[in-house]
Amino acid sequence: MRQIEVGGGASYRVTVGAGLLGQLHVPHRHVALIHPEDLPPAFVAQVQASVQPVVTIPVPARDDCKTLTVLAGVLSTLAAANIPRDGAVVGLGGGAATDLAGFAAASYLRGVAFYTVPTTLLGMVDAAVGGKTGVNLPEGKNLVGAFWPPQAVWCDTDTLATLPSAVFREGAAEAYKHGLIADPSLLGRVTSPDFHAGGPTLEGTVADAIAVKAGVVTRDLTEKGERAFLNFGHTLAHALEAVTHHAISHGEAVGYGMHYAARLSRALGGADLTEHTLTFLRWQRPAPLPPLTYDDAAPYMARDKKADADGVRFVLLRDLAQPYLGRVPEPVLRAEFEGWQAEVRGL
Ligand SMILES: NC(=O)c1ccc[n+]([C@@H]2O[C@H](COP(=O)([O-])OP(=O)(O)OC[C@H]3O[C@@H](n4cnc5c(N)ncnc54)[C@H](O)[C@@H]3O)[C@@H](O)[C@H]2O)c1
Ligand SMILES: O=C(O)C(=O)C[C@@H](O)[C@H](O)[C@H](O)COP(=O)(O)O
Ligand SMILES: [Zn+2]
Repeated sequence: MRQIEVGGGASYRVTVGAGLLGQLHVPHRHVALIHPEDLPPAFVAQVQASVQPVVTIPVPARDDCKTLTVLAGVLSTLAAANIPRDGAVVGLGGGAATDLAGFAAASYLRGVAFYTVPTTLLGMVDAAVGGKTGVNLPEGKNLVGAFWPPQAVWCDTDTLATLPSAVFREGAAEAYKHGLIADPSLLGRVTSPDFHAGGPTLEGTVADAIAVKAGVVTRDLTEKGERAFLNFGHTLAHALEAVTHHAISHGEAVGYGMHYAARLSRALGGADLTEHTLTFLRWQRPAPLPPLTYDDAAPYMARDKKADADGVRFVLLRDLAQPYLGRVPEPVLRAEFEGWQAEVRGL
């Protein structure tokens, strides 16, 4: 078992290990449990036995739960169940369910305690840690939300055994991202044949990937600076998710988006890291891209939350573990989009 402390404005512990679902400690008399409706029922039953919720709220799978409509239903259910201010919301499942649950916790009664129990690789290494919560709009990903850190995070690695292998590979994109921006030792470990549910390196690699995020959010919870580096690859990724109506999942979009960002970094004089991002895509085997032009993606990229009054900013790399935030001239964005498409379609 590994424990990672998150500090800064919010202090909490992330626990990574086997058999944790039955040992959660949620010290509130009124608990609401939120989970995706397609989650294996045994996980829900184990968590119910452990935290004794007064209400359990199933929500649609994947990003179908990250809507204002689903959020409104969840908030009404919390109110109907009389969850008081000293109650708590537990988010169980992948990143989509924990993002929704966290925003419900942040907004219900202006904020109640929140706990996360991620059951996907992506949820463990990224979404359940750090307090970014929210839902999507038709105009783009995560455009409504709040910073609302959890009180504790439990990553039960046993739950990954039921995860479809494509969903496991989706989630690996965020661990690989942590390798590119901060800890290059993760790169080979994430794409190694040993890295799979039940594998010998799983717990250590997951914990080390979490440690990267924990360090960043400890220093910069509300993204005044360094936290933006966790967005490497996401300017195009969020556009791909929105423009394909989620036919490309978040983890796959991040895989594609990291390769675009690596190409932009090289075009602006940085080291050529594209062999790393291509290696990852060959390993991940994402769903193929539908026909797409730069002009399809550009309006969504313009709404990226790193944009300011002077326009869009990208997370770029001078070299491995040397991220920076920069602007890219439009002709470069267009030319690299064409080169990126040709390369990723030929994988
Ligand atoms: N808040 C953050 O910092 C942050 C970080 C990264 C991603 N995200 C968000 O996370 C979402 C993607 O999350 P994801 O990749 O976990 O996918 P997901 O939440 O969409 O889950 C994928 C599918 O796997 C199912 N599932 C979950 N655990 C399972 C298990 N153990 N066995 C079998 N099935 C299981 C889910 O119910 C769902 O159908 C996106 O909405 C993305 O924007 C948020
Ligand atoms: O925690 C962060 O900060 C991240 O950027 C992590 C990302 O992997 C994650 O997808 C996040 O939800 C994106 O945030 P957004 O602010 O671009 O919506
Ligand atoms: Zn992400």
